[in-house]
Amino acid sequence: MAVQINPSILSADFARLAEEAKAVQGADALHVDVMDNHFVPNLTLGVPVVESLARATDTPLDCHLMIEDPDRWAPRYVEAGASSVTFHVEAAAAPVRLAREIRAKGARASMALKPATPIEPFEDLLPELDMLLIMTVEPGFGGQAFLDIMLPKIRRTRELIKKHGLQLWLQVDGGVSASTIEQCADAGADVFVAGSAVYGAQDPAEAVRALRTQAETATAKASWACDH
Ligand SMILES: O=C(CO)[C@H](O)[C@H](O)COP(=O)(O)O
Repeated sequence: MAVQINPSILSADFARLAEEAKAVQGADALHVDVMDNHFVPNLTLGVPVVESLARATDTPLDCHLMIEDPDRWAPRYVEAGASSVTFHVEAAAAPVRLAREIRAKGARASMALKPATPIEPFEDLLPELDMLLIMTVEPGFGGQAFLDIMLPKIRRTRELIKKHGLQLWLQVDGGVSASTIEQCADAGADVFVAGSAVYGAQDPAEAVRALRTQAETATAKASWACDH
């Protein structure tokens, strides 16, 4: 099973984003945290910065919209050059319509769940998605401690993906590091967002390689991946 490591630029130097993107060559995608100070109590960047980043790097952009009214804004991030766009189900007015619009515009459609949002009410939506993001911290800030109470939700989501025979990536975001990535992989995650664990490292590209090795080793031993 292939795993993906997506460094979060929330922990990068925003004045040097193009260089910071190059510093993690070998990463599968750059995770771009868009925050509006309404859905979360923090403010980061918007469409113009994503457009510039898309011109500055060949690494795919994985845009995570922590914003209100994603129904209006998510399509703009596809046009800006994102390869995947994640909206929060707690903020979306019409998640199925939005996922279809993101796909129709040519990007991967992804839906995120905050820690207190269960997966079960959204089981029927899974075929509409290319990726599901389970937040393993409360969204808003990098550098928070991993919430290990999310591990059962990751396991249950992986079971639902298997039950429906879906090719759906399962992403985890928040507190993912050398200490926690193996638990996430064992529970069923296959896309790992890491901010401080990558950009806080002496050598960010080496941190990506090390996280990938850990995730691959844990996945190879995981019961959920055995029949792949
Ligand atoms: O979405 C996020 C916060 O809302 C960030 O992507 C996430 O927190 C990454 O940072 P770290 O790996 O340092 O926890």
